[in-house]
Amino acid sequence: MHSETFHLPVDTPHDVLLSLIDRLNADDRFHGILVQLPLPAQIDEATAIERIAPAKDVDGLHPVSQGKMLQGEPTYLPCTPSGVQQVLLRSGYDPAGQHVVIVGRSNIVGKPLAALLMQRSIGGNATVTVCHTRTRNLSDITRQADILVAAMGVPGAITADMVRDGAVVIDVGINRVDDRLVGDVDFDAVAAKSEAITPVPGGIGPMTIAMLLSNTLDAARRYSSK
Ligand SMILES: Nc1nc(=O)c2c([nH]1)NC[C@@H]1CN(c3ccc(C(=O)N[C@@H](CCC(=O)O)C(=O)O)cc3)C=[N+]21
Repeated sequence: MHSETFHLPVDTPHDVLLSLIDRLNADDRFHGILVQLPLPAQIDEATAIERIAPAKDVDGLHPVSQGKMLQGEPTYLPCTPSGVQQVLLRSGYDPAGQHVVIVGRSNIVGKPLAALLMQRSIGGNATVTVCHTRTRNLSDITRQADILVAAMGVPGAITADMVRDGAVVIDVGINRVDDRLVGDVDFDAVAAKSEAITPVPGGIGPMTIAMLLSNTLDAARRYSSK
C-alpha cells in the first residue's frame, strides 16, 4: 500500500489546504484521503472535509457519507464508530436489544456511533441513549447501560460508581496526561466490576486504524472495478 503524510505548517492558509485536497482528489495514486482533526483556527473544518471527494472519504466524515449512514445506505463508515461496533460483535457482545449509553456527542464519535448502533442492521438494533455536558443526573443514566461508551475526552471521568455490575465498557478516550496515554475510564476500578472493558492504549485506537485500512481497501477495490 502506498501512503503519504503531508505535514503542513500550523499557519497554512485555508485555500492552500483546499488546493492540496483538490490535487489529491484528482490523483489516481490515492484511493483514500484523511484530513487529521482538529484543524487550526484559520481553517474551517466543515469546508475542508466537504472538499474531499466522497469516493475517497475513507474517514467517513464527509456529509454525504454521514447522510448515507444515517439513512442506512451503504457508504464508508466513520472509523472509530465502526471500530467500536466491530469490537463488540467480534467479542460476542452483539448490541442488538442492548441499552447502549454513549457519553459524548462529537461529530467524529458520539453522534455517528449513535446512528450506527441504532440502525436496523447487523451490529445495530441497540437502544441508544446519548449523554453530554448538559445531561442531568449523568450517573443515573450510565448505570442503566448494558454497554457504556465513554467518548467525552476527559481523563478518568467514568468512575466505578457510574457503572452497573456486569456492564460492557468501551473506552474511546485518548488523553495524554504527563506523557502517558489514558482513556476516559478509571480503568482499574471499573475493570473490577465490568464483564468486559477495552483498555487505552491497545483498545479502540488500533480498531480505528484497522477500520481506516479496511475502508481504504474497499476504496481501492471500488476504483479498480469501475
Ligand atoms: N479525521 C480524523 N479521523 C480520526 O480518526 C482521528 C482524527 N482525525 N484526529 C485524531 C483522532 C485520534 N485518533 C486515534 C486513532 C488511533 C489511535 C491509536 O491507535 N492509539 C494507540 C496508541 C498510540 C500511542 O501510544 O501513541 C492505542 O490506543 O493503543 C490514537 C488516536 C484518530 N483520530
